[in-house]
Amino acid sequence: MKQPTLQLFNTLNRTLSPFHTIDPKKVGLYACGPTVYDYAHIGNLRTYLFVDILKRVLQINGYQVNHVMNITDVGHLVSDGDSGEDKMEKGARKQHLSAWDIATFFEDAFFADLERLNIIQPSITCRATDHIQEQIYFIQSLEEKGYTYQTSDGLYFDTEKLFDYGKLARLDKHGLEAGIRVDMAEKRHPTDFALWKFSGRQKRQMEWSSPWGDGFPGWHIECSAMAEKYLGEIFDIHIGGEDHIPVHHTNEIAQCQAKNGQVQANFWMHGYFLNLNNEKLSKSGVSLRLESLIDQGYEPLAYRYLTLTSHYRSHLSFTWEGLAGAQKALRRLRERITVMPAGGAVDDQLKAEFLARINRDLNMPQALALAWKVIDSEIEPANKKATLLYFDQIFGLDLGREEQVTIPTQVQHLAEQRKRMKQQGRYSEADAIREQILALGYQVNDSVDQSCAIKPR
Ligand SMILES: Nc1ncnc2c1ncn2[C@@H]1O[C@H](COP(=O)(O)OP(=O)(O)OP(=O)(O)O)[C@@H](O)[C@H]1O
Ligand SMILES: [Zn+2]
Repeated sequence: MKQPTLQLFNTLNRTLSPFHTIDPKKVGLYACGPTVYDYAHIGNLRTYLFVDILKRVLQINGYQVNHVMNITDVGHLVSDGDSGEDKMEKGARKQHLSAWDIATFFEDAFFADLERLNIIQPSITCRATDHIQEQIYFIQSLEEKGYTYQTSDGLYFDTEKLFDYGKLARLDKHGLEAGIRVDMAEKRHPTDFALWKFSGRQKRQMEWSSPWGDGFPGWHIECSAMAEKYLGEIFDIHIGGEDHIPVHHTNEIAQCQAKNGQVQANFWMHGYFLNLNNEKLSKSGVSLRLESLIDQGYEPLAYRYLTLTSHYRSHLSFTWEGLAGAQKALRRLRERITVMPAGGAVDDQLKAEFLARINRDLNMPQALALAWKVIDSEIEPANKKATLLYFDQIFGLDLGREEQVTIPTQVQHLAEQRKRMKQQGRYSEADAIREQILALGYQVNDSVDQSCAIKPR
C-alpha cells in the first residue's frame, strides 16, 4: 500500500501528520517497557494495548515492524524527578525477596498478562541490567561533549546546555526554575537529571563499577542506549504513556540530541491514562490487576474490548459496569459471527471504510462501530463473517472463537407464542411477533425444528 495513507498524532508538533517512514517498508518502533517491581495494573496494560493496536495497524498497512521494548529492572527512582529510592530495591524489601528475584518474577507476570490480552510480543525485549556497558559508553560520550557534571551522589545531565530542552513537553524551563520550591540537593537546575547514581555508603543489591564510581544507571539513559543499539541513532516511532512526556521522554530526547545532534525518533506517541474514581491507576497507589477482573468472571479480552471503546488520546474511566457492557458486547459479537457460514469474501467497500477509520490516528471506537454496522448490514452472511474476521486482525478479540449461542428466555417465549398463533391460523399476529423477535436481534427459521429455529440475526 502506498504511503502516506496513515495519519498519526505526533506529540512533538502536536499535529495529526501523515506517517512517513525512514525505510519505505520497515518501521523502527521503540516502546518504553514496564518497571518490574510489582504486578502491572490494567492502566499499564492499557498503554501496551495501545502499542499493540499501533503495531497491528502498521502491519496491515504493509510495514514490517521492528518493535523493541525495554524492561526497566534498575534505576527508576520513586520520584521521576530523580530523588528517593530505586523502585526495585524498595519493591524487593516489600516482597522480602532480592531485587533480581522480583525483576524475574514480575517480568514473567507481565508477559503472562500480555499473552492473555492477545498482545503480540515485541521483536526484541531488552533489560536495563543486561546493557550496563552500553549505558556507560553513552554517558561517556555525553561527558566528552561537555553535557555532564558530578555531585556527591552522581553524575548529572546539565539541561541548561541545550537551548531547546523540554520542547516535547513545551516546558517553561525558566518559569520552572523561578517557581521551584523542592530541594534540588546539589543539582544546578531543577530539570537536570541523573545519568549515573553512586551507591553511597549503603551497599546496593544492584550495582556496577563505572569510570565515575560504583553505582547504577539513571532511568532515562537505559532507553536511549538500548534504542540506539537496536534501532540506530534515528528511527520512526517512540511510544509510551502520557506521563513520559514531561520527564522521561523529554530527558531521552535531551541525551540523544546532545550525543548525536538529532532527536532520535520522528514520531512520538502517547497513550492517555486509565483512571479509577478520577484517579490515575498506579502501582504504588490505586491499583487493579487483570487477575482481579478474571477473578470476577470476566475474560481478559473483555478488557481489551473496553479499551477499544475509547480513543487512545482520551482518558478512560474504568467502571465495572463498563467492563460488564464490554463483555456482553464481545460475546454478542462472537455469537452473531458463530452462526454465519464460512467461505465468504471480505467486502471491499467495508474494508476500505475500516482502513480509513483505523488509519485516522487509530480511531478504534469508530472501527468498532463499523463492526456493528457490518453485523446489521444487508451483505451476505458469509461475506459478513469474512469481513469481521478481517477486522479482527486489528481488534485481536478472537472473533472467530465459537460462542455458545444462548437465546434469551423472552425470545424463546415469543417464538413459542408465534408457533401457537400459526397453528391456530392467526397469521397476522404471528407475523407481528416475528417482527418483535427481529427487533430483539433474532430471527426464526420456519424450515427447521422449533428447538433450533431461533438464531441471532
Ligand atoms: N494509569 C495508567 N494508565 C495508562 N498507562 C499508564 C498508567 N500508569 C502508567 N502507565 C504507563 O504504563 C507504562 C509502564 O509504566 P511503569 O511500569 O514504568 O509504571 P510505573 O511508573 O512504575 O508505575 P505506576 O503505574 O505506579 O506509574 C508506561 O508507559 C506508563 O506511562
Ligand atoms: Zn523509556
